[in-house]
Amino acid sequence: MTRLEAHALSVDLGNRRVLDRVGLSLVPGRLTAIVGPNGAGKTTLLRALAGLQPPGEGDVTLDGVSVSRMPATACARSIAYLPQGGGVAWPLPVLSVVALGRLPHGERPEALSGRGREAVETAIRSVGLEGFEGRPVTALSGGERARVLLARALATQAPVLLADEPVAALDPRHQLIVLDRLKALARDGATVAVIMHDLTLAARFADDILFMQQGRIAAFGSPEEVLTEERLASGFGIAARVLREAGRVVVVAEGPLPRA
Ligand SMILES: Nc1ncnc2c1ncn2[C@@H]1O[C@H](COP(=O)(O)OP(=O)(O)OP(=O)(O)O)[C@@H](O)[C@H]1O
Repeated sequence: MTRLEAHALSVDLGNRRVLDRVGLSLVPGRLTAIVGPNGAGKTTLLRALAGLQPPGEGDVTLDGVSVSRMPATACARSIAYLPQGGGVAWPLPVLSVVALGRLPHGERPEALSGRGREAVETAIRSVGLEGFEGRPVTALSGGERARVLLARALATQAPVLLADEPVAALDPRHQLIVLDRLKALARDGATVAVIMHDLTLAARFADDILFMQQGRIAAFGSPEEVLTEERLASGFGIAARVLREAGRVVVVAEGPLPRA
């Protein structure tokens, strides 16, 4: 079991309360999509869950152990974190960047174990980057680079994966490939949480949707429960139609509502 929990978690940045007494439990086997308007606190929540943002109040625990008390390498082995729009400044080959995902296991990119090499190769395949291994990451497109960084997170083989907008820069085919992979990871027992802005994709792949608004959890539940026309109006300030197509939730955004 790898249960990642936030207990009355609050974070202040500058003089602002960005997370306000957030309580949640992410459990193995489920993919949770975190949605909400810009500035709602999604990235801050994900960073706090990964142990990268110290809580002002409250705590984050992994199987009951406070992540702030875990040694950094143990935390990195247990929780893979993909930052939003991450870049790589050096012209390292794709293979070396993905192999950095093995560092928490004490495996250096130039001296991978058999298991480490297999994890790196599987990660590269799972994001459709076969043939890119020798290319410098600085000479890739934005979407290709985003897939390299996701592969690095996958290569860690951590039981928890937290990804901040992993498909935002990807074309539709690679969005589906990557989300299928993340869903399969969850089905295999990982705890997966992903920040997304595409609500139709979120509804299609997520088991649970966590809707954040102004530093709080406005709703948590199945896509059908959470993605209602009323909540899209109050949460995003948009008029939207929520359709059911072949058993799936499809969100059609019609336009912004006038500010109340
Ligand atoms: N270092 C900082 N100092 C002060 N305020 C910050 C800092 N970082 C973020 N904030 C503020 O905290 C709030 C939450 O930011 P966060 O990045 O968590 O939002 P988000 O929901 O991920 O947004 P987006 O959808 O735009 O990525 C925002 O209002 C932001 O302006």
